[in-house]
Amino acid sequence: MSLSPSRLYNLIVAKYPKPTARDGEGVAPVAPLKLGILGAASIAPRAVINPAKLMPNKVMIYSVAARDIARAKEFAKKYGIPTTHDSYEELIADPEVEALYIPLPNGLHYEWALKCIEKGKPVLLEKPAASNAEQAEKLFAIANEKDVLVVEAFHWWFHPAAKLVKDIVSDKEEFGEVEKFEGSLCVNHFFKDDDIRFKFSLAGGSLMDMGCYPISWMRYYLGENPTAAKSLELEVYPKDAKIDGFASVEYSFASSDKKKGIVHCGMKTPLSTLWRIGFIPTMIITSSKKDLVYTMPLWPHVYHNISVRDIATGKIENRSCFEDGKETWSTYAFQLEAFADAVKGGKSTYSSLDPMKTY
Ligand SMILES: NC(=O)C1=CN([C@@H]2O[C@H](COP(=O)(O)OP(=O)(O)OC[C@H]3O[C@@H](n4cnc5c(N)ncnc54)[C@H](OP(=O)(O)O)[C@@H]3O)[C@@H](O)[C@H]2O)C=CC1
Ligand SMILES: O=C1OC[C@@H](O)[C@H](O)[C@H]1O
Repeated sequence: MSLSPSRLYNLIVAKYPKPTARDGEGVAPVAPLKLGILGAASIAPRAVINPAKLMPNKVMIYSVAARDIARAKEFAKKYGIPTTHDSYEELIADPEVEALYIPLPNGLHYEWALKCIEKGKPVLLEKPAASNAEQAEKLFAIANEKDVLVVEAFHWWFHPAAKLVKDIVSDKEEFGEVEKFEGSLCVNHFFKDDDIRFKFSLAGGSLMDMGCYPISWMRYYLGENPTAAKSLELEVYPKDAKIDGFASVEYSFASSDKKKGIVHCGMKTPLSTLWRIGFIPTMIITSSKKDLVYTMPLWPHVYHNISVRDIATGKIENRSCFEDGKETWSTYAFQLEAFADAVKGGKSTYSSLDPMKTY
């Protein structure tokens, strides 16, 4: 059987496991969070609409706004959303709407997240949070100053498997001192040429769209921010040289000259490179004693494997990690629940910056 990237996509992304667990048992009744969606975006069903069905006591998808009201109405009908709004502004201003999900193109994240913050409304903001570092710093500084929760939707971070990997590599006695991280998220032909990801004006590009994931893994598991990019291998998108179709970056770190962080990302990865690096999202974390391969850190709910090898003995231990009763929950469901709990609890169980912290 041939497993083309598009077939793999259908297997792992389009067909999420059917929900089993439901929330709410033994929990004091609190009205569900009324969430509004800015834009009839393709990711919205996977990120919030389907997960909300798992937690009707916690989240209600209340309304969607689109630039064209007919599109909003069609989307609302398809997904059973009770309300629509004529514009993003109206949706944010509606007093019934308690929080917003922003799945707009990257280049619009900053502007619209700021508008939500101005109205004091918490935001689940698609990754990457902004178009550049300056905007990101400003955005979170303003959110913190105004005490409004803004969560960058790095959904992978909310799955229990991500925490298990963190625990394993943080155990210096057992695992040793981490020396190297290598992570990849590469595809070749998932996206059409008119996709927002190929538009420079909307902050597209491989590092922005795909690369932000392995970079976020690297920062989390190395526990440190890179200080510089040591080397860069780049393939431009043939139809617009301003867009990176593939990038491979090696980063350096302040704590040690020996520490290495390597990230591969591509939306138009040359096929020869794709076969070399592999098209299954993967990360490898190496210390002087052991190495750990975490296969599918992006969608661990579909499949994942955490393989730890003792370099001296060659002994390999394979593990996986799920939460009891929520074995079929997606990363997105865990993320949505954490977001709703943080908003509804009045007090954040985690801060806006947690998924981006280096620890
Ligand atoms: N967490 C995850 O797993 C994923 C995250 N994403 C992120 O979500 C965001 C959206 O991605 P995706 O759903 O694939 O994108 P889509 O193109 O499907 O959706 C983008 C939405 O943005 C709105 N929009 C507003 N202005 C523009 C404009 N100038 N050009 C194009 N669209 C515009 C459109 O809404 P309207 O209905 O108003 O026309 C459209 O529905 C991105 O930031 C991406 O990085 C994407 C996929 C997976
Ligand atoms: O967030 C995302 O997740 C997976 C990728 O396929 C996609 O391009 C990206 O936007």
